[in-house]
Amino acid sequence: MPISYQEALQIIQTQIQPLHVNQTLPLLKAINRISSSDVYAKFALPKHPMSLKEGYGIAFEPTTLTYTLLNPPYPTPIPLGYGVRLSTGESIPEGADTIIAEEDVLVDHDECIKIPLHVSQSQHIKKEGEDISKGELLLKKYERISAQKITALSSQGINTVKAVQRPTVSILSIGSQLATGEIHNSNAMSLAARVIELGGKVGEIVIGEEDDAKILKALQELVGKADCVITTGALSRHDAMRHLLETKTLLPLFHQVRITPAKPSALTLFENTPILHLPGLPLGCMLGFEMLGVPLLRHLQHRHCIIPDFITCINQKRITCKDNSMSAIPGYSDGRHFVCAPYYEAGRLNILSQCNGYTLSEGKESIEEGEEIPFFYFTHPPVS
Ligand SMILES: Nc1nc2c(c(=O)[nH]1)N[C@H]1C(S)=C(S)[C@@H](COP(=O)(O)OP(=O)(O)OC[C@H]3O[C@@H](n4cnc5c(N)ncnc54)[C@H](O)[C@@H]3O)O[C@H]1N2
Ligand code: MOO
Repeated sequence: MPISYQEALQIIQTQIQPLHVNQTLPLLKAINRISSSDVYAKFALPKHPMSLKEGYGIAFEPTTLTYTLLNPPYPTPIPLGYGVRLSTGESIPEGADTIIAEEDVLVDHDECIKIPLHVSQSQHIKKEGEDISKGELLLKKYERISAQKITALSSQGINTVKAVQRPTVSILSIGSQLATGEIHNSNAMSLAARVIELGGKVGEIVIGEEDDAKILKALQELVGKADCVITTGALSRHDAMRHLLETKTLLPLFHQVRITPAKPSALTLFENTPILHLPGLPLGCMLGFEMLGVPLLRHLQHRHCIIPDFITCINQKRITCKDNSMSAIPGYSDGRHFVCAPYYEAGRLNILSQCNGYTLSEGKESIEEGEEIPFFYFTHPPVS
């Protein structure tokens, strides 16, 4: 009996061990990688109160408009009614608590300034720790290392970060037409390109013959050098991969999922390495990868949520789907609207090149025009 899509995702999350090897990387090599440790701030930022204007720092006294300017070395603290010249970004000496921008000063002598009536105390100051407080959590374990996280880390003088290793994925494509060269192995190239887009590494790409023993031998050779193997093809009724699964020579964690396309997909463990078995029909293979392969790669990378981010769009054209499965329907979104591809049968190949993502629909015979739908971009950041 085929299991539901949610059950398949749960099996991925509970039966597959995420990667445990971590690497220390320079910040710019860590972009889009997954952090493998919490990183805390070592010091407050700014370290000292800082002027945000070119002008004067004064020890504000509510009844005083004229402030005597001091030259360094300044007394500590600056006495009330006194001030100092400051540049933008300069640390404010103790006692000075208000900044007057130079263009707001009414009278500017060498020794004193006259300030306007309406000055609010502590204006134009970035306070100590206003950006980052000491001990603050800057980057969480298993969070994606984005440019924004790198901003915070580098402001602390942190040059390296620990990241989860990138998953290495090998691909075994099975089919006699592939071996003879009658068709090109576009499935493997498609998957390999997606793995790279998602931040993974491609191990080996191998073409296998339709033979149980030869498939097992090929898998044996691949698993030792990869974190995950994807097989394509040979899942039809009388095909070798299906036979290996049905005879439990390869013990399935699941086999047959109520998804469209890619229903005959399976997940096995071969010497502890997860193997995702996808069908040979090209769109079945590619959309099967989006539905099962992307969550598997995210899980290997310790992502909390193994489903990628999605946006909500308005469907523009009625779609008919299968009400007994989770259907992936490819199409194009401008960020607000979704138009499904004109055709998307599992045997098609090139239609995805005109799509930028897909929607998922479960338990419905149709998606009506004007309905809100989830839209998953193909190009979302790595295993994100
Ligand atoms: N009588 C039935 N037939 C089929 C059923 C069914 O229930 N009853 N299910 C269909 C479904 S659903 C799927 S999915 C496919 C499973 O197909 P396979 O995984 O066995 O696909 P292959 O026979 O290996 O290949 C089919 C076809 O796809 C192209 N192909 C295959 N590999 C590649 C590759 N690496 N690169 C590019 N293109 C590839 C090629 O044209 C193959 O001839 O079964 C349905 N049938
Ligand atoms: O399950 Mo298949 O990929 O729909 O034709």
